[in-house]
Amino acid sequence: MTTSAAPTAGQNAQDPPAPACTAGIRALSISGVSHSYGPRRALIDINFAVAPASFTALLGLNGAGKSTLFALVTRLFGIQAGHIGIFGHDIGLAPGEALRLLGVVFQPRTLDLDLSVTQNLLYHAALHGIGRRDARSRSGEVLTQIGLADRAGSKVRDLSGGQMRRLEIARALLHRPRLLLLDEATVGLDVKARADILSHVRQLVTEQGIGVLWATHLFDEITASDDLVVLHQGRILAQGPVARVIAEAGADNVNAAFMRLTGTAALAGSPAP
Ligand SMILES: Nc1ncnc2c1ncn2[C@@H]1O[C@H](COP(=O)(O)OP(=O)(O)OP(=O)(O)O)[C@@H](O)[C@H]1O
Repeated sequence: MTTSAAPTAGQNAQDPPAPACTAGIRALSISGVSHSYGPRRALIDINFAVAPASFTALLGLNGAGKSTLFALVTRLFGIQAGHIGIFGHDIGLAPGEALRLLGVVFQPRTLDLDLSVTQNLLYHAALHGIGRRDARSRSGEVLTQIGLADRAGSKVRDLSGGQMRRLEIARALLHRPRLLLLDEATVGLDVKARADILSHVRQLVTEQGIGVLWATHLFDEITASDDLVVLHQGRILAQGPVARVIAEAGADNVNAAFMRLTGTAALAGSPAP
């Protein structure tokens, strides 16, 4: 399916169309997805959606199945059961259209430490077939969006852990995706770096209209206005606006709701609203 939406603020005519404008289309839709590693069932009948211009937290302990889900959405793994759509494009049937609208930050870092910030971005842009001049202007643009413009010429090796993560987010934005997936993007970072990253990512939602799926195991990364999906041992235990998930669990914060739903002890991170 294609759309011919006019470019919105911050977009150029050659950018991917902004299907967010198309009523009812989800940035990401997961329907009936299951996945097994041999006899081990990692995901069991997963169903949820991420709306355009929304922040959805995918909350789960280690081993819940978050990375497996990301591997399916990005087509690292083939889909065994179910369907995944990105702005209405089925990733099995129209992978090119779907992946063009998707940006991803995986858990392991994949930057070239010996290149500069800009060189890393230019290299990645070339892989996406973005011309040199366009790549330079886009690099400046994404570095500004993510608060790294002053480090454009620095060697990546000289950046802090939080700055490296922000560079990875900038890199994921180079081809101007409309949906961004981040897998435990703040792991190993201090409180300030985590807050910086979250604040930049939330700005992408409110200012650029990007739909975000944020996988985490930390309650304090979730705010009252987010959508929440609670994933536990491969199953979704609850989903919806944070306030509704908390209320339906008969709890008064995300931490307590998670413990009630899963019967587990507290996770790292401080209580969310
Ligand atoms: N390659 C694999 N082979 C066999 N089992 C796997 C493989 N990868 C993941 N699993 C299992 O699938 C389940 C889900 O793992 P997954 O990595 O998706 O969870 P996660 O929520 O991302 O956790 P983490 O943050 O620790 O990666 C776990 O039980 C895990 O042991």
